[in-house]
Amino acid sequence: MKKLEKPAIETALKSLKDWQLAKDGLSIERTFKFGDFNAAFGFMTRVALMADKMDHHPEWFNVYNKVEMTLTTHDAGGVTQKDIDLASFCDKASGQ
Ligand SMILES: C[C@H](O)[C@H](O)[C@H]1CNC2=NC(N)=NC(=O)C2=N1
Repeated sequence: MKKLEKPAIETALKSLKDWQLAKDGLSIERTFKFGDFNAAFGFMTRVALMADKMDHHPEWFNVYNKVEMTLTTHDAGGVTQKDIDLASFCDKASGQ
């Protein structure tokens, strides 16, 4: 899949909630906060199942109710439509 250029990423980010382009321009990032660990892990489970279906996996870091996510496409060396699609799913799966 083809790597998106910065203007295309900026446009795509407008359709997402609170996602940012990383400083190096190679990934998008968002931090999710939930009521407790159970809610955070439920979210991670929903995302994990979809990520595996898409064969597109997040980089993430969880502490209690917080999930920090980074999405990038290693094969393309940057952000692709797959990252945008997974981010959109995460927004929905988070209920936020
Ligand atoms: C071999 C396998 O298809 C690849 O490693 C897949 C799996 N999951 C992936 N996930 C992400 N985020 N980027 C990739 O390029 C990627 N590639």
